[in-house]
Amino acid sequence: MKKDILEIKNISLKYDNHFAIKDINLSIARGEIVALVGHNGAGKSSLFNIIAGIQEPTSGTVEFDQSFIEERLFSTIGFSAQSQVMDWYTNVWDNVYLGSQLAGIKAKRGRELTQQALDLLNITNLKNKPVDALSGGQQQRVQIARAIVHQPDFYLLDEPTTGLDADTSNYLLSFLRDEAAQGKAVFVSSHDLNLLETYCNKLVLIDAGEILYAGDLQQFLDEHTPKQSYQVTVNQAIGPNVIAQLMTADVEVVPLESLQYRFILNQDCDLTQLFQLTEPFFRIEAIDKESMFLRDLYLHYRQRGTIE
Ligand SMILES: Nc1ncnc2c1ncn2[C@@H]1O[C@H](COP(=O)(O)OP(=O)(O)OP(=O)(O)O)[C@@H](O)[C@H]1O
Repeated sequence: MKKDILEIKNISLKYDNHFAIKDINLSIARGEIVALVGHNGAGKSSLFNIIAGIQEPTSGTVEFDQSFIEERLFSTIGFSAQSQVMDWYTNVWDNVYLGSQLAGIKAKRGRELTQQALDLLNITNLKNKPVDALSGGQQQRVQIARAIVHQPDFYLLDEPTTGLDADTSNYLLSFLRDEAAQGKAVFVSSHDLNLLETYCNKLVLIDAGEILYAGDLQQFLDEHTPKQSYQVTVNQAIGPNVIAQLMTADVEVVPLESLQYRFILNQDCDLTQLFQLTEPFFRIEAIDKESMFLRDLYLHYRQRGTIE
């Protein structure tokens, strides 16, 4: 059985009369690399800050498995906040090395780990530069290197890939996936849903402070992809009036790019009927049954406002 390292029970966070987080229950186990997905203001940073202990929830508890916390929470968690937290008056090396010292690691080992973290984030060439002389993306790399330098058992990373190039983002996520595979755990947020889909094995979807889904990522994709979803190429653009008319016949049309559309058919509608329905308006040049990616499914959900 998977062993939970973290259990969040009935967490709420209220600002004035507005809930940023509303009664969230969640557990994270070793081996899991968990994607936290939600739009701006959904409550992702609030949830991370509460788990990291830098923000008090209005109610509820965050419990770590006691056997998991070896010395102190700080050394077993690697937390990177969304906003940049750095020692602005030191150089890159000292910033990252300080992360190892804060985690209580001895100097010699700390130096080895610092070098590894600099290599992972590809910033060894910047190690003597003061951090205030770096670009935003370079500063972001320093922040991540500092958060993960001690190779903790639990990585808690709030939008770590913002400002990173594609290679570095993939390299980082691939490292995190390997860490999870070795019995550690990762909880990571990002707006790059393709990246999360590639590397994560569990999904937590939140909206307006509430969890809409928490579970296996692949299962989410399998279960929520509409059964009758097609990618369709047509011979001319489909106007809003035609889209509205098809909607009344239970055919949902979502524009993708130029002459490509997603058609979602009601269970009762078959392809023959679809061709009959659309014939007066446009010609279907190609039609392919679709399996949706996390990004598609999320956008689909955002358009409909519900997960069916
Ligand atoms: N200090 C604060 N005072 C009042 N409301 C706040 C405060 N901090 C956050 N909020 C509100 O709490 C909600 C959740 O914010 P949070 O930063 O957790 O969202 P998020 O999912 O991380 O968003 P983003 O993707 O933009 O980073 C938002 O409605 C936000 O406006």
